[in-house]
Amino acid sequence: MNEPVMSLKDVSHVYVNDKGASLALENIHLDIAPGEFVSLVGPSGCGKTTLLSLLAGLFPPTLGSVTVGGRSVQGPSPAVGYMLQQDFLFPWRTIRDNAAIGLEIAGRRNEKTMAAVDHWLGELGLEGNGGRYPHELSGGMRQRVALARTLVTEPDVLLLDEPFSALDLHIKLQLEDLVQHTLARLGKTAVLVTHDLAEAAAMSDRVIVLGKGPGHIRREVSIAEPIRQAPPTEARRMAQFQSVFDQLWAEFNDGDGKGGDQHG
Ligand SMILES: Nc1ncnc2c1ncn2[C@@H]1O[C@H](COP(=O)(O)OP(=O)(O)OP(=O)(O)O)[C@@H](O)[C@H]1O
Repeated sequence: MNEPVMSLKDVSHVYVNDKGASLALENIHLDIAPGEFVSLVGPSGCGKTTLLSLLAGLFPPTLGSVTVGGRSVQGPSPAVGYMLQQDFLFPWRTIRDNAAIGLEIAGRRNEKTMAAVDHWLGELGLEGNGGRYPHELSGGMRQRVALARTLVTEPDVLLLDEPFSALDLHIKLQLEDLVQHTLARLGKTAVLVTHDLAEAAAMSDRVIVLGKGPGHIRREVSIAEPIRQAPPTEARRMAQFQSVFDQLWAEFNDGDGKGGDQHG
């Protein structure tokens, strides 16, 4: 593998609260190569969001090291962009001003970067919508605004935490294609957390199956070239796709027997 863009070494994480301590992740080793699209799947509570939060620098791991771009993660960084299940658009701001929020927070809103906002709104099929307000847009359009908001800040890596899960199937599939195509074109590295095994198989270069009790890596499944190269909607129709899905499904439901709450 090339020098990894993201790396977790010997990572364990313990949450401590008034009810005591619980081990959420244990001894995680994971290297993610430049331009790679990796999905994390696993049963509820296996630590997917915790792992993403560590990469995002929301808190440090209890043990081990987390690096992004070769540097130890010390907190949230502009090099890391997010796309979440909720779009978090401000209802009182226009679409254009919503898409500019990341730039404003970074103190980078100016004529040139606003041209980038307009560029990305156009690229993501939102041309002519910049003056509208979030309540006037569909869920899929709002998620495209959220993606534009992320891309204009030019992050090196993107963390995607179930960004499609609240959408209708048709819109979800369209957005999967758009996100995968856009990130591949830009050569961005991405980590997707999803409950949908088919989504993980269709979008990724590699799928990491986590198990719980405590959270650990059970299996890594590399996705074969033809599926990786195809847009997710086409990948889902390929003959080889079913066997990848079956492999993930079996891993999810067998092994330590602690999966089984999967709906994908
Ligand atoms: N702030 C917290 N304090 C204490 N325990 C926590 C906290 N956040 C998560 N946990 C626990 O850590 C474990 C991993 O949680 P996490 O949210 O990372 O799992 P997940 O795989 O993302 O779950 P889901 O698929 O349901 O979103 C769970 O047992 C959860 O209850």
